[in-house]
Amino acid sequence: MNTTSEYIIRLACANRPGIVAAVATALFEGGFNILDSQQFDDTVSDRFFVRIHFEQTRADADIDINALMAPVAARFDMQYSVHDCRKLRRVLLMVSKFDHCLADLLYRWRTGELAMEVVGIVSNHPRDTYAQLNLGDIPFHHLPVDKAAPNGKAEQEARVWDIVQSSGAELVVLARYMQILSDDLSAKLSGRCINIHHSFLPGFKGARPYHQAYERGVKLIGATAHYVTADLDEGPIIEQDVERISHRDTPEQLVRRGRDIERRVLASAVRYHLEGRVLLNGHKTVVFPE
Ligand SMILES: Nc1nc2c(c(=O)[nH]1)N[C@@H](CN(C=O)c1ccc(C(=O)N[C@@H](CCC(=O)O)C(=O)O)cc1)CN2
Repeated sequence: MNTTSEYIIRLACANRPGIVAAVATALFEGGFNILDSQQFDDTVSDRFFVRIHFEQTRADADIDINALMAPVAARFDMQYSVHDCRKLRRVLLMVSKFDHCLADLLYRWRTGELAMEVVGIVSNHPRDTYAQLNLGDIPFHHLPVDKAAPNGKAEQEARVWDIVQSSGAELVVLARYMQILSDDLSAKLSGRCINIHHSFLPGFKGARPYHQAYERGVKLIGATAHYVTADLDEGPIIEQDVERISHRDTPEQLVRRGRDIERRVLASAVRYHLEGRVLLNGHKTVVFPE
């Protein structure tokens, strides 16, 4: 079949019969072919979620997909988004002192595993902090937070926001960026800022979670990738994983063992977001599998 482009549509609406049929018919009549379709009926919230991957099969297909979808969206009062798979999402990476997640994301990007365009790196630490990394010609922005200045944090965040806007960043990834975003910046980045927290949330929120875990004597440590909200480490969870530890592990060994968990959890969450597999469901997410 001769195809010219592929798209991902994600939609959510109140559940009722006929949603998938209506969308599928609109796509078919518009000259598109469905490659993959996934849906979830949340019987508790009575919300319905759909992810459809489809291709253009006719040269004269109605590629104004929003126009194609408008009557269906109105009929079912649905929120939806369409992504053209040919367009790489623009991603801004943010980091503080620990760069293992940044290094991992850059490797996965350079090897093609993460289909994205890295538009910049922001850090509250200077570039030479990452002397062992190849940052190439990625724009690097050293934005320290002057906590002694009355508006130090606000001024730094204003520069962050300027960079988000000027770079056209569609996704911001906090790759162990260890500054708490203000309510204002969290709101501006709602649904498009992913953080990696180095614990199996909701356990051990906040700072130094491995030391909290050590003091608690847990037998599992983990990492959690979540969307950032004003409420620290309370945002909708995208991905998590854990590893078994023992009484022999010191806090330093937990930090070391945790790095691998953080890397794979964050990379998975970023990929799920880039592939349009994540839909917000209140304070939770729906993550459609590969
Ligand atoms: N609004 C939000 N901002 C951030 C979140 C979030 O969920 N909502 N996640 C954090 C990451 N994080 C844990 O994963 C975290 C980062 C920072 C701190 C903290 O106590 N920071 C201190 C300063 C620490 C320093 O300067 O070294 C602070 O900001 O006062 C706790 C948890 C990223 N931001």
